[in-house]
Amino acid sequence: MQPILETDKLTIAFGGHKPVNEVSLKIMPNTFTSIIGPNGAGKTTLFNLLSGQLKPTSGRVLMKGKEITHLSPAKRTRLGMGRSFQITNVFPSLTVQENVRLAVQAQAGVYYNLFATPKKHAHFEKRAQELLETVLLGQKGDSLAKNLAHGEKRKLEIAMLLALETEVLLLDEPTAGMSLEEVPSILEVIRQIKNQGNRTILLIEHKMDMVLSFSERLMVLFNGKLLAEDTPENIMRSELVQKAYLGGLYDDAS
Ligand SMILES: Nc1ncnc2c1ncn2[C@@H]1O[C@H](COP(=O)(O)OP(=O)(O)OP(=O)(O)O)[C@@H](O)[C@H]1O
Repeated sequence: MQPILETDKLTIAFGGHKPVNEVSLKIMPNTFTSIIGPNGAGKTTLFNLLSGQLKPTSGRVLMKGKEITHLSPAKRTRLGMGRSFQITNVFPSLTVQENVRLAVQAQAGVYYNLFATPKKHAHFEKRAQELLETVLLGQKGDSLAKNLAHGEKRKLEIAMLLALETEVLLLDEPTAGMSLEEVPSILEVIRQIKNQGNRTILLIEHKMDMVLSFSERLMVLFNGKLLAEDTPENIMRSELVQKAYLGGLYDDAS
C-alpha cells in the first residue's frame, strides 16, 4: 500500500542549526501516529514542513506519491491535508453553524455565499450540523464564534477542517491552553474522528497517556533526527528511547 504522506531526507537549516535533519518517514492511510520528543526536538518545525508553512533546505515531501515539497499550504489543503489551529477563516461574528456551513460550501466550490438556493442551502446546513455533532458542538450552532470558550473554538476549527474533507489531519498539541474541564471533550472528539476510520491523523503531544491511548504508531524526534518509529509498545520498550528519556533529555513527559 502507498503511504499517504512521506518525507525523504527532509531537512531545514537555520544558520548552522538543523531542527529537522534528514527525516525520512512514511505514514500509511487511516493510521493514527503520534510524534513525541523533548522540547525543541523539531516536532512543530516538522509539521511546518509537512503543511508548507516552511520550505525545506533539502529533501522532499510526498502526498499519495506526488511530490508536494514546493506547494503552498493552501494547495496542500486542497489536496486533503489540514492543520488544526491555524485556520484563519473563522468569522468571529458569524454563528458556529454559519462558519462550518461556509467551509462545507467552500469544499463544494460555492464560496462565501450565505444565501445559496434553498435546496443546496438545506444540504449544506445538514452537513454542517452533522459535523458539529461529530465535534460535540451540536447544541452550539446558534452561538457566535467569538463567544465560544477556548476548547469549543478548537472543536469548531476541527469541524471546519473536516468540512474541507481533510484526509490528513495534523494536530499540534490540541489540548494546549485548555482548562481541565475542556480536555475530556476534545479527547472525545479526537476519538470519534479516529473511530470513523477514514482519516490519517498525526498528533504532536506531550501528554503520554493521551499518546498511548490513541496511537497505532509512535515517532520519536530527538535533536531534529527521527530516533525511532514503531508501535507504542515497542517504543516504550526501546533501550534507545529509554536512554534518551532517562538520560534527563526528556523530562516533560506527563
Ligand atoms: N524560524 C526559526 N528560526 C530559527 N530557529 C528555529 C525556527 N523555528 C524553529 N527553530 C528552532 O528549531 C528547534 C526546534 O523547534 P520546534 O518548535 O520545532 O521544537 P518542538 O519539538 O516542537 O518543541 P516543543 O515541544 O517545545 O514545542 C528549536 O531549537 C527552535 O529554536
